[in-house]
Amino acid sequence: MTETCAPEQVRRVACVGAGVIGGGWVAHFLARGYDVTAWDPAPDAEARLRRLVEAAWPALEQLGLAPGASIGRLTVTATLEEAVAEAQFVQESAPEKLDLKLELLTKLDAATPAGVVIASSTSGYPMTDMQTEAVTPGRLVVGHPFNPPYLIPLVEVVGGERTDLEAVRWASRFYEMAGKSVITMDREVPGFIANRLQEALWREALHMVASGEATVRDIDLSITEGPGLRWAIMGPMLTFALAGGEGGMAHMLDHFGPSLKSPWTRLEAPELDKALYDAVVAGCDDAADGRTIADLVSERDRGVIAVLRATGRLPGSETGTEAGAE
Ligand SMILES: NC(=O)C1=CN([C@@H]2O[C@H](COP(=O)(O)OP(=O)(O)OC[C@H]3O[C@@H](n4cnc5c(N)ncnc54)[C@H](O)[C@@H]3O)[C@@H](O)[C@H]2O)C=CC1
Ligand SMILES: C[N+](C)(C)CC(=O)CC(=O)[O-]
Repeated sequence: MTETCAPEQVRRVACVGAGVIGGGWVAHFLARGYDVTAWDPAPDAEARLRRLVEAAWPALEQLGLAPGASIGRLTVTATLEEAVAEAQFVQESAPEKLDLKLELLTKLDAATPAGVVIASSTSGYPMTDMQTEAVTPGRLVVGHPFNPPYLIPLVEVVGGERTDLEAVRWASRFYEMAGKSVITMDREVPGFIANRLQEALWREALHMVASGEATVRDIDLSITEGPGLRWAIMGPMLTFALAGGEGGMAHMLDHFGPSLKSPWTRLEAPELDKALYDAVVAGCDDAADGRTIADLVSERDRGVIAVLRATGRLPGSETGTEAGAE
């Protein structure tokens, strides 16, 4: 792959497909000070896009705009070719239909200047399946965002079988420069990482609703008043390391490992063999990055309190209904 510029030098980004996610990307890139061109074939697309960006802007101002950031730096073009003609990075966010993505990425590959990386927002299609018709498939990557892309930092980056490793690295670096938190995957994992985790939860939730075991309200409350509060501070791994008290993840696995086999879940449990046990314990040590269990406990508690306060669930909170205030 011949690169047109370094990730640090990108000034102009093209967003193709400007619905919920494409519009969110436009808002994000504008707030980060880029010039943005956008194209979407829907007749009402420009009006919808401008409404979305205007609505997001106050939050983005609160978070802090990059120097020179302005909605005035958005240009909505009449054609796909115009949108990408001078782009230094392209983000595709068209509907999640494999044939459409394949055709669109092939067209984008033909219209975009040589060497410019093109990323798809797909929620789960492997790039291998979408790059089959492209003339220069090496520059096509997945850059999977979370809704809304202007507030949720995570982007999952992965290439396909015909993607150049350099393009994956370039995209990851570019997203970091654009203020995102990036997970770079070295292989195509079904559903990427975060969506695969979300899907597992979602599938169990649907099982429970379908069988009458829980209401939709129970499902949502079980996360917002339970594990969800901790997950904003620490992921499921370190959160469960704290369930092992001073013994951390090793004690947690000794204590609760056997219950993996309990018939809670509709998904099959993995064998908790020594390799998995050791990988999970070592992974938690690595993720703790020198923080002790006591450090993690106080960090989690501070974080949960901040989230409770920010969401109006503590006496004295600024927003929403105050928990326990009635
Ligand atoms: N909605 C979500 O929560 C998330 C969606 N995604 C992914 O982002 C992509 C877009 O999804 P949404 O924004 O939710 O869909 P959406 O339906 O809100 O927007 C899709 C946009 O694409 C436009 N479009 C239709 N045909 C097109 C074409 N041939 N070329 C370019 N644009 C075209 C439509 O006019 C529409 O404005 C999908 O790949 C989806 O899987 C990724 C993360 C989260
Ligand atoms: C519902 N969804 C699969 C499109 C969600 C995502 O892909 C990511 C998100 O925003 O949760």
